[in-house]
Amino acid sequence: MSNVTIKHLNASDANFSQQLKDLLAWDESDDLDIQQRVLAILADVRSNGDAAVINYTNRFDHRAIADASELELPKATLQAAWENLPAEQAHALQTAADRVRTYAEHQKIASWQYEEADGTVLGQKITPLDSVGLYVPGGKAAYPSSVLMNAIPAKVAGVGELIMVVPTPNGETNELVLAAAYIAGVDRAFSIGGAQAVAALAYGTATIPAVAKIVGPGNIYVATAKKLVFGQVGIDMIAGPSEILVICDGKTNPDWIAMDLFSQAEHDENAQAILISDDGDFLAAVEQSIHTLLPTMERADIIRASLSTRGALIKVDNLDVATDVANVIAPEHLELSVADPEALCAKIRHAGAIFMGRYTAEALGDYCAGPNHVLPTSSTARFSSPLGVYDFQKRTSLINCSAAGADSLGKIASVLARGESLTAHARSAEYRIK
Ligand SMILES: NC(=O)c1ccc[n+]([C@@H]2O[C@H](COP(=O)([O-])OP(=O)(O)OC[C@H]3O[C@@H](n4cnc5c(N)ncnc54)[C@H](O)[C@@H]3O)[C@@H](O)[C@H]2O)c1
Ligand SMILES: N[C@H](CO)Cc1c[nH]c[nH+]1
Ligand SMILES: [Zn+2]
Repeated sequence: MSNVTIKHLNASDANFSQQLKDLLAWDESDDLDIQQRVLAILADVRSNGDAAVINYTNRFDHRAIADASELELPKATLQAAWENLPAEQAHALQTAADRVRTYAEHQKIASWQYEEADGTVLGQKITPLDSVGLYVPGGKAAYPSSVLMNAIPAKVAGVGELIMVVPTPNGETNELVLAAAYIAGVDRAFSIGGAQAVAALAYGTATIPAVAKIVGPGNIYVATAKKLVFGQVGIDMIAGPSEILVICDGKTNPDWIAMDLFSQAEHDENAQAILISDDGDFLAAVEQSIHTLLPTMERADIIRASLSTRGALIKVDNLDVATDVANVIAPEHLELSVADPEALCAKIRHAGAIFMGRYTAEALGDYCAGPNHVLPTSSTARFSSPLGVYDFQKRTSLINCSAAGADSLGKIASVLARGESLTAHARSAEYRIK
């Protein structure tokens, strides 16, 4: 027996909206104690540079670093990790990297301009970021796929220098992470983590260069540090626990759907896996599959906790209602496991990524389909998008007025500037009126 109890909801119930709200509620509760500790680490690294980084690294990652030169993982180490990888892993990593790169190439935004009748030219110039810091978690688990998903779009954008940081507790490196960094084009790598690594990337030390933007997931210390250094540097997002929402018409193998729910639940006790169907018998069949399959899972305890506290099986009268519910949830991952996924997709407005049809397991997107697996969580898909090349490019406006353009625009600007009582603005524009 699997000992998992999963909530049953019905979208026709009078209090369904409130039940759904309660199900989605995610209290990240800003822990003031952690915030104080992170603030102290940031201040220490800002003032004392490498010495502070070494001190925290020795303390939290159980290292015995004596000199800052030991913090860098030389390029040759990354290359050796790649060259010594077993052939099957090397093939899988390279194939995934190639597919992520091909997809990213399609996302590149280009400069543009247009000319008005009087010869004035207006445009937008695109520039890649000079430097980016990539945080790769290394505490409890290693995610080589996240190295590819963060590093490749940055390099496709043309980022000048990509600096990776990854903690190596007890000095143990993860060879797949280092190999992924090598093939993704990471320029320099340092074996540091936590808030001290974020501080080093934000402020710079004698050894670790300051960057313009920090991307990548991490634990509460990393996420808090990223929030606190925002403004000094850019950041990508603060990712919450993984989520999956499956809409199924009842015709997919229930074992497949149960495993799709498990695939995100196994990330974290706080991950959220939800199934919606218009077929009550199918919901019962998936629940039975959950009970049967859970004891076979390596991470059964995490999956059980996630499904019991944040999972749900939702019955709807028809699939149109399912899309309405999906738009409220705005999930990180949405599987449309139905006969006509295009028809349902047209009705979806908010989701990080949509996996269409019975054969498109969300797990393929996590590793190798091509689109990025760094996606908006906690309903933030209402206003934000997957990580992409555009996150590593910035836009600058271009304005090149002809004499005739300066004449006509000058008159407009003069009126508006005087309306704001900004005389210097008005006169600067007026000088150029014929
Ligand atoms: N959304 C995604 O795409 C995605 C992908 C991969 C990982 N993740 C998440 O990233 C997180 C990784 O966390 P992790 O802990 O395994 O690795 P991590 O690298 O984020 O954190 C390890 C570091 O935390 C710091 N730390 C630990 N205890 C501390 C303390 N008491 N005080 C100050 N600092 C301390 C140390 O410096 C250590 O190096 C997980 O929550 C995981 O779910 C998310
Ligand atoms: N599903 C995660 C993002 O929510 C990404 C990931 C990495 N490895 C496996 N999955
Ligand atoms: Zn995943």
